Amino acid sequence: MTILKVSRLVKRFGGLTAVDGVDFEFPKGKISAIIGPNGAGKTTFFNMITGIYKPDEGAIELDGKSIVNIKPHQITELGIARTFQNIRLFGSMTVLENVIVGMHIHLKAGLFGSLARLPKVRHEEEEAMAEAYRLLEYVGLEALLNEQANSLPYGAQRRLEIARALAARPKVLLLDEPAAGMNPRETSELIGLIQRIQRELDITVILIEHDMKLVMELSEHILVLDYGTKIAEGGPDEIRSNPKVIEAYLGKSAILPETEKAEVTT
Ligand SMILES: Nc1ncnc2c1ncn2[C@@H]1O[C@H](COP(=O)(O)OP(=O)(O)OP(=O)(O)O)[C@@H](O)[C@H]1O
Repeated sequence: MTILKVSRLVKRFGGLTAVDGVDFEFPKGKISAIIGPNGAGKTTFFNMITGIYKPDEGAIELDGKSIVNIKPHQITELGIARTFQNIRLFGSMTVLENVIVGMHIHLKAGLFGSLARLPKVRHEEEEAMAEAYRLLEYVGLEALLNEQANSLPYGAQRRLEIARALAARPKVLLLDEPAAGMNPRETSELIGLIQRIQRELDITVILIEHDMKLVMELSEHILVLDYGTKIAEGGPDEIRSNPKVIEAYLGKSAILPETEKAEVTT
């Protein structure tokens, strides 16, 4: 079953076509990946799904309903949450506060209610705190809940971004290079976390990643972009042995030293 479907999707920036007629169906409840060289159009693709960019052509459907022309915060409410390639936390806020911010779409009280300190509001705040704590436990950051976000090590900041995205209670979680800058131990912990999110929380995960070990270990379905076009799609084994993908992207790992092969940077 498909949860998210894009058809003939196009995005142009002036004379450059960043995404050029891409069709793809993301299966519900699975982990999919989008791979390809730098500049292939992966982040632009995410930005269209999340409403940051409006496609020039084509359709995007979540559960069979169009989400083109819908504002980013409404798309979050419909069930799509994301993390960013360059971490975007509120650096001077605490770890806990960052997760509570991610919940705002589900908090009903609003400003007036908060100022008036109504009992109903206090109850809602307590519930939000409890849920934020549970999410921090889930990603393994509960011991750091009162730390300032920008004081956390890099890998922990990436996990905090995931907790904040989960706070929106998404059906689909988009992760833009979640392993970037992580050491091998942090990356294997991240692989475990993403698997738990998919299996235990029943969330569809779509990730952009250059770390091929992570991509091949996690993904059931892979979309390969090159110069904005889809050059291949399929399971990890098909993708690994696809000549077009090897030529455009994966082949580059063959010339890297053994220690760097897991991370194909272009
Ligand atoms: N806002 C923008 N204005 C103009 N050009 C853009 C804009 N955003 C992206 N591009 C261009 O579109 C192309 C695709 O960029 P995009 O960031 O989507 O690639 P990517 O596959 O995510 O690359 P990377 O792996 O480096 O993150 C690039 O040539 C980029 O320079």
